[in-house]
Amino acid sequence: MCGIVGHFSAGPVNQQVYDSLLLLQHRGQDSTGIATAEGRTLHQAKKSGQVREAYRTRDMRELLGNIGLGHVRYATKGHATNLDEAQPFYVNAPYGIVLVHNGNLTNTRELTLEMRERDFRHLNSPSDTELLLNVLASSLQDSVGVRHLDADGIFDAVTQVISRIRGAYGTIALIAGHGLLAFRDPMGIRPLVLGRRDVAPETAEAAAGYRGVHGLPATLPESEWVVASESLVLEAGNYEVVRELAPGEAVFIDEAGTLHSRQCAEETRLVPCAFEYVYLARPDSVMNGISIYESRLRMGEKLAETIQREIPDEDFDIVMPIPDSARPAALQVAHSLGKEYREGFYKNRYVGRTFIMPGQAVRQKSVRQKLNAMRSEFEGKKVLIIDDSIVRGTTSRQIVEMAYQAGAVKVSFASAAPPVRYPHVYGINMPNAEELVAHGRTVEEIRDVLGSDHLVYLGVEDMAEAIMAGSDWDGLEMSCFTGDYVTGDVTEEYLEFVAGDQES
Ligand SMILES: O=P(O)(O)OC[C@H]1O[C@H](OP(=O)(O)OP(=O)(O)O)[C@H](O)[C@@H]1O
Ligand SMILES: NC(=O)CC[C@H](N)C(=O)O
Ligand SMILES: [Mg+2]
Repeated sequence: MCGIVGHFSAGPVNQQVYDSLLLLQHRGQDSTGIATAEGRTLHQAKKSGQVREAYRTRDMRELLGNIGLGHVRYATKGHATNLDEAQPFYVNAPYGIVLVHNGNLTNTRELTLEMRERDFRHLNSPSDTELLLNVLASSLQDSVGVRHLDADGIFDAVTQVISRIRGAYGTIALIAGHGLLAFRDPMGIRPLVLGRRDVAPETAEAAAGYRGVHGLPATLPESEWVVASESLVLEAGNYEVVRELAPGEAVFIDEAGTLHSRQCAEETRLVPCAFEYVYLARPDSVMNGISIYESRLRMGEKLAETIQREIPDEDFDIVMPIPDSARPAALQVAHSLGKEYREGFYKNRYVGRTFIMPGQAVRQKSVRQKLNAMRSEFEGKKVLIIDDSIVRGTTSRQIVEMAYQAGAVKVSFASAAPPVRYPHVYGINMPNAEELVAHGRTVEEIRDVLGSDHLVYLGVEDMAEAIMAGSDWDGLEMSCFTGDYVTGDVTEEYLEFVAGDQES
């Protein structure tokens, strides 16, 4: 669930990429990287940690050029702390390519062999993104040969890439001296949205000056373009939404700023990842035509119906969210049940999202650092706590304990998503079923582990209805709740491999 962005600008692009990455920070905190193209020259900076602390003025000054891309990483293949695996990845042939990727490939073992034995390409890390880049480089070399590289040649190569790789991916690449390429997996599991704006008259003169100094074509492009994981990036930069990339679609913006696009997959279906709506994406984004915030309200609405059936009304007086992601659902639960909504957990805004931190020890410690229970909100009260999801149980276990310690007389817990019982292999780092608190346990057994008086989960069908309401999608990717993997290539043997291969 990394965050990715690509910008095509009339003038310098470095600040735009930086600003967009700040807006995507909630999608990855391990490392970050920016690459820019100044004509045929590529510049790159990769850093550990979060955007605001990562880059120095000197880095920004060296990121010259008008086309750029950026990444915030939450590792799902390889190691979170290894800077060599931070994105973007670079290959020098053909042309010079840098690439960023959100998602996870599921045929990395086969591809690694193919790269070694068929394509004679060297891989220097366990990253699936490095693999993806090398498949693209090989395909570009194959499809273009001695021809001049144009949009058609690029799309032929992407067609080949899509037929070779499996899994989930939103991808953006910069091809030196050519332009910006983006494509999305044939099931649209991972998101990617395209935006456009006019070149603002007040920046046109400065942009023209910059182009002169940096050897870029003198003619200003008509449009500036952005491709990003989430629509809030477009809104913040005053871009109009052109469209979400269709599953299997590739778009290419050439150096003159002309947009080209082609459907590059033979068979496509739109089956977006449910976890984006449950937890991952920011509430103010609209993804695949569905507002994240509104989908969370609807999950709250359905959860309220379940709570009404399962928890006696007299067993709770107040409804309380675990900040931040559970707020919309909790708000709606309180509203639907006619109970008071209270905020009893104060959140330390300087601690990041715990779930996407690497390693259980640091996640465990961070819950207490992040959340503090205010005694006045708990003393003598019967509290119904709402979270968007319970995955490893790291948060909920400690929260229940904190609520009792703060004086609550009854603590009930409700999750606005169903029990997470199966590994996620499409870009959320839960590779091992054993670490999931709901794996192999009944709801009653989970309640026992959490130590709450009641425990209620949203049902799978209710979640699907809440997320997909009014959409024209072909389905919903919810394998971690159902064990049904939509790409069809995920076997028991593969899940065993992932559990042993990936650190969580
Ligand atoms: O069962 P667990 O393994 O603890 O995972 C689930 C929790 O992790 C997430 O919160 P996080 O702190 O990452 O981010 P948030 O502030 O957006 O809620 C999510 O919102 C749940 O609270
Ligand atoms: N969360 C993601 O999208 C991860 C992308 C890629 N698989 C990595 O580990 O870097
Ligand atoms: Mg949370």
